Amino acid sequence: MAAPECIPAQDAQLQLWHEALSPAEAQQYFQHLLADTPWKQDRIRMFGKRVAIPRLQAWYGDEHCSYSYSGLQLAPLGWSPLLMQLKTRVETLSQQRFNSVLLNLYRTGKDSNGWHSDDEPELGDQPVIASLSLGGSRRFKLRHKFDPSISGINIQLNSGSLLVMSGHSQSHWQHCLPKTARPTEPRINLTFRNILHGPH
Ligand SMILES: O=C(O)CCC(=O)C(=O)O
Ligand SMILES: [Fe+2]
Repeated sequence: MAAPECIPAQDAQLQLWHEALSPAEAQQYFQHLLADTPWKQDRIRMFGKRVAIPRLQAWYGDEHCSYSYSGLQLAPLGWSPLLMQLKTRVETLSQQRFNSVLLNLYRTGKDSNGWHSDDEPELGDQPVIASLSLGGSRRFKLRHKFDPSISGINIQLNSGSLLVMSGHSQSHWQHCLPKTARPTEPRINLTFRNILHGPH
């Protein structure tokens, strides 16, 4: 099993497996997930208005894992055998356990994910987020929240790659997936998360 590339980032730990899945495996998983997922375009509250987010999503997890996200309360769908396979692969590589996963579908280069941190209280203090990419390749960006002298980071996330963000990567950094004007294949991203229970 290949070791990950460690991407240097102050206050954050970023590990990148370039081929967590082979290109052929990644393509197969992509096709199945694209066809079999009940994709929804959620709406969030922004500046008092309800706006549709620029991508489709689905939330899966253990029964008790409901998840709040920008004012949305999402009840989880139950794990499919295919998602369990992916979860096991990601857990083996990262040596971490996860109980939920958020799927994002970026249909074209116009779909995107704005600057944010995955720092909801139910994820705990220093959450580990494991991000698996399938389909079209897209650029992922990170920026430090407090120190403008620290350079931003750009990572090209190819099909089959796995990026694990840990340490202070959510408390000290934000990330986004910008729109692109280049011709772009549809992309599915899965962020595996561990929701904690009880008082946070
Ligand atoms: O699509 C990506 O690579 C990022 C997804 C993400 O940041 C999220 O779902 O929180
Ligand atoms: Fe995120």
